[in-house]
Amino acid sequence: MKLDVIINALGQVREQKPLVVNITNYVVMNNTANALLAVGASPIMAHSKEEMAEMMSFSGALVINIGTLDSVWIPRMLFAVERANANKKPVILDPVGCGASTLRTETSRDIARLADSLIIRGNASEIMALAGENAQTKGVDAQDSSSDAIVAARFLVSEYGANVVISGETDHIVTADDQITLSNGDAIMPYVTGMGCTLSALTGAFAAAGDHTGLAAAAVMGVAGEIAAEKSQGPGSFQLQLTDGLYNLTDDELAKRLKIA
Ligand SMILES: Nc1ncnc2c1ncn2[C@@H]1O[C@H](COP(=O)(O)OP(=O)(O)O)[C@@H](O)[C@H]1O
Ligand SMILES: Cc1ncsc1CCOP(=O)(O)O
Ligand SMILES: [Mg+2]
Repeated sequence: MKLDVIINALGQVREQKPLVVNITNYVVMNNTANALLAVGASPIMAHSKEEMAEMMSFSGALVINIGTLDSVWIPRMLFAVERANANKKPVILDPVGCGASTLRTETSRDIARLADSLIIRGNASEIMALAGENAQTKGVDAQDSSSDAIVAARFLVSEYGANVVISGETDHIVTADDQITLSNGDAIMPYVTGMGCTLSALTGAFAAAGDHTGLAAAAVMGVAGEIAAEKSQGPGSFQLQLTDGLYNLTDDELAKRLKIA
């Protein structure tokens, strides 16, 4: 049963406290580090090539987020992926703004091509753009519905041997032999920057602890988001409540609220 898998994965993250190396954007460094701590993992934000070989030898996963991409960062990202491959560590790619510029689209594809063990987590427009479909791209926010990106996600699964999480009002977890739908979360979430980046960071923690599909992270994020929304008055208090929601999330709440199909 999928619920048991998710509950077990959360227990594993809290027990193992995996180190998650993040090469991420300037907007979300603080929030995603706090989310990782709240869920029970251990974050490090690092982007120097000189330390990446050491980092990847003892980390549990590598999260590459291209949100504030710069040509200076690209060789560092590719080197980090090579080191993750050499150490058999999973790579999580968040192709933030893929489709908004050629630099973002091409770099996302280069990273996806290089990674041996890959989970791609993006919103519908990013997933469609990465797959070469016509997406309604507007910066970092999705203009397409997540169900419109399923064909694109299937293409990415076969092209890159990746597992794909399309987030949105409904999340779709697409793997070579499964497709799972999650309908948790809250409509306030797109009004807070970095929610997708937070999900990608959490996906790193869960991958490090053994869930290579992206399912458990999406479920935990959705349920914690739902609880946080009930306790908040708007996007500002939601951001704070989400950290508390991740920290306090119980197996019972997961069981009670999970909407999975
Ligand atoms: N309308 C919505 N209703 C419920 N949950 C949502 C909604 N929009 C986004 N989410 C949730 O917010 C998180 C971030 O997803 P998304 O907004 O698609 O990412 P991004 O910030 O990269 O665009 C995911 O956990 C997703 O399930
Ligand atoms: C606004 C913005 N600009 C560059 S990165 C970034 C954060 C995007 O985060 P998310 O996709 O999780 O909302
Ligand atoms: Mg995003």
